[in-house]
Amino acid sequence: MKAAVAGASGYAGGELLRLLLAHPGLDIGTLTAGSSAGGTLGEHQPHLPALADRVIEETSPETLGGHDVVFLALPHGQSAAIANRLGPDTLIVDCGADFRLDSAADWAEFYGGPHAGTWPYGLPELPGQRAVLAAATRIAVPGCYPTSVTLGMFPAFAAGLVEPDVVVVAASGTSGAGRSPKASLLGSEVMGSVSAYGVGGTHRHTPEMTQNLSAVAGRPVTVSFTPTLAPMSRGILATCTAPAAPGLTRARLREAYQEILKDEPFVTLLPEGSWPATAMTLGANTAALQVTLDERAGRVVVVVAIDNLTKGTAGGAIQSANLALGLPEELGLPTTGVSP
Ligand SMILES: NC(=O)C1=CN([C@@H]2O[C@H](COP(=O)(O)OP(=O)(O)OC[C@H]3O[C@@H](n4cnc5c(N)ncnc54)[C@H](OP(=O)(O)O)[C@@H]3O)[C@@H](O)[C@H]2O)C=CC1
Ligand SMILES: CC(=O)N[C@@H](CCC(=O)OP(=O)(O)O)C(=O)O
Repeated sequence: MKAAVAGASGYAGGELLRLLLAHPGLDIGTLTAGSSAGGTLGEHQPHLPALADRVIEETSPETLGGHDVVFLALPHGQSAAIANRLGPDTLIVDCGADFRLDSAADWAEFYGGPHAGTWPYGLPELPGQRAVLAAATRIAVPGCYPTSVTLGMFPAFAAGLVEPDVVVVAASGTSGAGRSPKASLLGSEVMGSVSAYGVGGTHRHTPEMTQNLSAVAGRPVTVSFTPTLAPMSRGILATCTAPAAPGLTRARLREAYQEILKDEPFVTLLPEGSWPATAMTLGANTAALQVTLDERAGRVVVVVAIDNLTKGTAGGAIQSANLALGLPEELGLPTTGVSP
């Protein structure tokens, strides 16, 4: 089967191509971008020598047509125009935010402008979602922070072990912000410092986390989310807490997480006493997770590490695409990290 990548010169596009090069069921077809069109991929992704001579084309329904799957790794707001002109025979997997949210009001509040719609949500680990994705021709890949937080907290809600009041503080590497230069991402601003941003319920991933956890809980869940920027290129470490249900014990909590996650190929509940670190997941389509009960505070504490570009974007996108294309879910996806 043949896969096209739009946004091939960007960070998410580069990670898609790194993974697709090792995917035995998908051949790499057309590569497209914006102002980079006409150049070669080697000018933008020198870590992918196997594709160095490939010419980047313009992003259009014409250049992207004729593929079994099209991965869109474009800025927000660009996907609908392409998707509307590609037929249902082409699977479209959108790494952007355009089709993630159910609520048009949330879209307007956090992104602005008209809501393009809602596509099947590309997080196979959510209850019932594998069947949805197996039948999908359009997939909305989750945001990187929502991937980490949802994977960490959904078991607690599925098992009814927490109250619907989640607090999250998460650190991200700078690649989460994409490749285009921004003043806040200058090396001199980022190196040697961790800084908070998007504080006070203003980050656009907040409604996505709320949407996911409310669906699992079957009632409204609030999420107070504080992202921070860490001086590293990749990785997210999310610390999530919520009030424990009355009478919850540490043993019951661990047992529930073990039971719910036992068959997940990409989510690892670490051995007791071991805590996630972003390095464990670098370049891998994995989430490393640990859970405990803070008995004095009466709160469940979950820590999750992912690579924002792998499980948080490109790996997650390919995992969902595998399901929709009728391929084995794990095909072509690495589970080994890089250490040190
Ligand atoms: N980075 C991350 O961790 C995550 C990113 N995502 C999503 O993935 C998408 C891409 O993000 P990321 O790779 O980080 O961003 P980058 O800024 O690194 O890359 C953006 C890509 O889009 C292309 N592009 C920009 N404008 C246009 C245009 N008008 N027409 C066609 N192509 C265009 C760029 O091409 P050119 O170089 O020619 O300008 C480039 O290839 C975004 O929607 C983002 O939200 C999702 C989850 C996590
Ligand atoms: C460090 C950093 O800036 N991270 C990005 C998250 C990027 C991402 O996952 O997201 P989207 O696909 O939703 O753009 C941010 O906070 O906006």
